[in-house]
Amino acid sequence: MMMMSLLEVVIIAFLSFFVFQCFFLHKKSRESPLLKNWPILGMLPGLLVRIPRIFDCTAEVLEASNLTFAIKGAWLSGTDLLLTADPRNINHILSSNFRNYPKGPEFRKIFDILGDGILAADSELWEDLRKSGHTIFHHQDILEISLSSNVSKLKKGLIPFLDNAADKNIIIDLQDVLQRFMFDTASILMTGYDPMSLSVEMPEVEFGEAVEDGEEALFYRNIKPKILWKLQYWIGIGIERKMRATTATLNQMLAKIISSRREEISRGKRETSMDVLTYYMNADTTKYKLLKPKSDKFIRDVVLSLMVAGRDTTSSALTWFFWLIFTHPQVMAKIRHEIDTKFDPANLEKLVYLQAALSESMRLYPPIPLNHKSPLKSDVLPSGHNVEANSKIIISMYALGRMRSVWGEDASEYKPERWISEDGGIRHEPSYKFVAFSAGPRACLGKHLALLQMKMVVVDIIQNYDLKIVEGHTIDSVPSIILRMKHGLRVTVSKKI
Ligand code: HEM
Repeated sequence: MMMMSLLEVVIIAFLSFFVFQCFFLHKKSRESPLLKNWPILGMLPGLLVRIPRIFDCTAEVLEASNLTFAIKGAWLSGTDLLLTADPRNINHILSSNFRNYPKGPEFRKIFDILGDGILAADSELWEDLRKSGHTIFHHQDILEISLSSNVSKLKKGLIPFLDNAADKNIIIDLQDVLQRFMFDTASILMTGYDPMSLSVEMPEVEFGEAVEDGEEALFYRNIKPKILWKLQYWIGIGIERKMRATTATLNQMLAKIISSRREEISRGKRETSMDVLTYYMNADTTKYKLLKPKSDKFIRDVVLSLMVAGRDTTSSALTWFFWLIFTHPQVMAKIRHEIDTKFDPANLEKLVYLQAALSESMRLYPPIPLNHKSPLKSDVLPSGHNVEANSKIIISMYALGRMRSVWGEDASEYKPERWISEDGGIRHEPSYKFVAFSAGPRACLGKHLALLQMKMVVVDIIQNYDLKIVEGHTIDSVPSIILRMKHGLRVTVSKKI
């Protein structure tokens, strides 16, 4: 007990020292986008001061430092990292020298909640997960489940919800609505189970809240000394307390789903229908030697990674997209015109301007703003920076989309036209210049499904409703590993006549 209180006193003293430094430095740090390196504390004080607008600050720092910047963490804290938005480095790390740049053991420690899932795995395990994931995301059953769950969730979930909001003149949080939509459809695809979180009653969504808290805690782990966040987790204080609750909630929920599926399989009830859970429970271990279909813990890890990969990214992309088109009426008008004149439910590819508007939105607001890598062997990046083995490199996708040297002087403007080629088709940018879906052998496996789903939702909403942002609503992002709006996206709904 005495030991515990002493630890708490040490942590509070440590944090008070940081806060004092932050206040002391506040004025100074606003004067320069570059972070000052202080004795002992390194650049941590400057980073903490910038937390409320951390993504924009990293973009400013990178623009001012020729696209790559070395961040010094506190002394002996193990939080030094190299931040880059240089397309040459990105191509080197994600594609041409991919083998030398795994996520690394540090990433696995920080993202321990993901266990052996694809988002955190490396080497042979990642290869087995990737190959099996590739097979499943191209499996006809999965494509059909994805399509039918979207159609039915639009018809039975989103439309009745928006109709009700329009009839009763209720202000809604569109971000929350989209997260619920994606949670339900991702859950059907991954587990075959519909949690029905998107309904007029708006039930509490334990999974959603748990994941969002967890994603925020994971962001802070990247800049805190490991010993500090581990201690916080162990004692159960601060944001790590939420992380403990997140872990418990997710473990409990997934354990329930897994055990009931095992029971169904043992009673011979699940032979024909296919979802991701069933696929992995029957995985062919002669082909994928490192998969463990009999282990509940392994199945939990696989499913959790895929749920997180599918739910949060797509809802984030759509939320920022809607905000941008609501605030750019000329873009909205062009999308409406295209839908009115060219819409063909069997061929969403024809909606070129909509595709351009979505890409442009993910250029400025990539749902996954940062990507973590760690070299196996020391290397020199094309920018000339040396990187040590096991050091930490963060690719800032958020900053990359805003760099004037990459996208031109109008980089900060929302202009879907930049994605339209002279012949009226989509202009394809090199994958290391537009990395919202990452690039190289580890690029997103769900890109095609995500784009299809986003287009279906956008078309349904735009064809049937007029949504308006509530006056005075402020837009800020949450410091998190997923780009989310801090206050949601509050809108009013009216039916289109
Ligand atoms: C707009 C929506 C989406 C965006 C912007 C997006 C973006 C990304 C990014 C940046 C990565 C690389 C992450 C990293 O290396 O840490 C990734 C990986 C991945 N994504 Fe997506 N994603 C989206 C939707 C989806 C969906 C709907 C699914 C599945 C249903 C999915 C499945 C995956 C998987 C399995 C990986 C891991 C690939 C690997 O490590 O080999 N994604 N995604």
